[in-house]
Amino acid sequence: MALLEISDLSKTFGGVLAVQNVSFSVDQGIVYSVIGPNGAGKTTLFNLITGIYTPCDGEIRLGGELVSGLAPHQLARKGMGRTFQNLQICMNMTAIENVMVGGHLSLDRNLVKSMLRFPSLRRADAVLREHAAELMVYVGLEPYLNSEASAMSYGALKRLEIARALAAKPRILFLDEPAAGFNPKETAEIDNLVRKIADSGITVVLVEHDMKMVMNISDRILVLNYGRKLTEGSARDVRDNPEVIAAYLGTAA
Ligand SMILES: Nc1ncnc2c1ncn2[C@@H]1O[C@H](COP(=O)(O)OP(=O)(O)OP(=O)(O)O)[C@@H](O)[C@H]1O
Repeated sequence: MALLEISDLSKTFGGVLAVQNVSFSVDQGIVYSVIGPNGAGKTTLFNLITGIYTPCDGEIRLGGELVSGLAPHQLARKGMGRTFQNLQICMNMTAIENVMVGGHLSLDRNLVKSMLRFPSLRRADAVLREHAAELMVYVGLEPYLNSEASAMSYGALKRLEIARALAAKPRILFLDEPAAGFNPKETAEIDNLVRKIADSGITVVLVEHDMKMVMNISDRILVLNYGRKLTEGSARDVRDNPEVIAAYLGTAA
């Protein structure tokens, strides 16, 4: 059974058919990319799956469980993590505190209660802090372990967002343009990180405009055009598909 199953998902805004009858499924532990020309419906699809928008029609199943219509925090508790196209980092906090915020989600409530009741709040804080530090090292942010978020470069902040999402222990991680604004070296580093995350068993779904990155790291690719599924397949299938080439060139196939 696929980890994520999307059936006939649709969303309209006024008269705009942003996503129309889109179906696909994502197996566990793969890198699955969603591409398409500007306005194709990629962000709307992400927002539907991660609970920011409510679908007009269709179903979303995570691990076989129907989750369409749940709020983002409920989905997060079920193992759905995400990063955003525009950074959502608290700049008045330290880097590690930002990651700890993500970790609060994953703490078992009974564990939190017992920690609060018994020795002190400090122990819960220490556990979160230690895990957050491990994640910062994992995503390549060791030099920033004692930094303020505001002192970090854009590239480092994008990694920090990934660390924060990982702190919630997701089963599936949605990355919205993880390489946006990156130079080729930074993009290659993010490639490696995404692959490492997927190889650890966490499924990665991403929207990305950098075609080189998409073709490099994706196990499967979904192509949207005018809100519809144009095709789905391996990097080679997609690259060689004349309809995809035509959609990107803005001509009829
Ligand atoms: N909140 C909204 N209200 C009205 N129309 C919207 C809204 N969000 C998206 N749309 C429209 O839905 C369509 C799909 O937009 P969407 O942002 O999902 O595409 P996209 O593939 O992510 O584009 P881009 O690559 O430019 O980010 C577009 O025609 C867009 O104008």
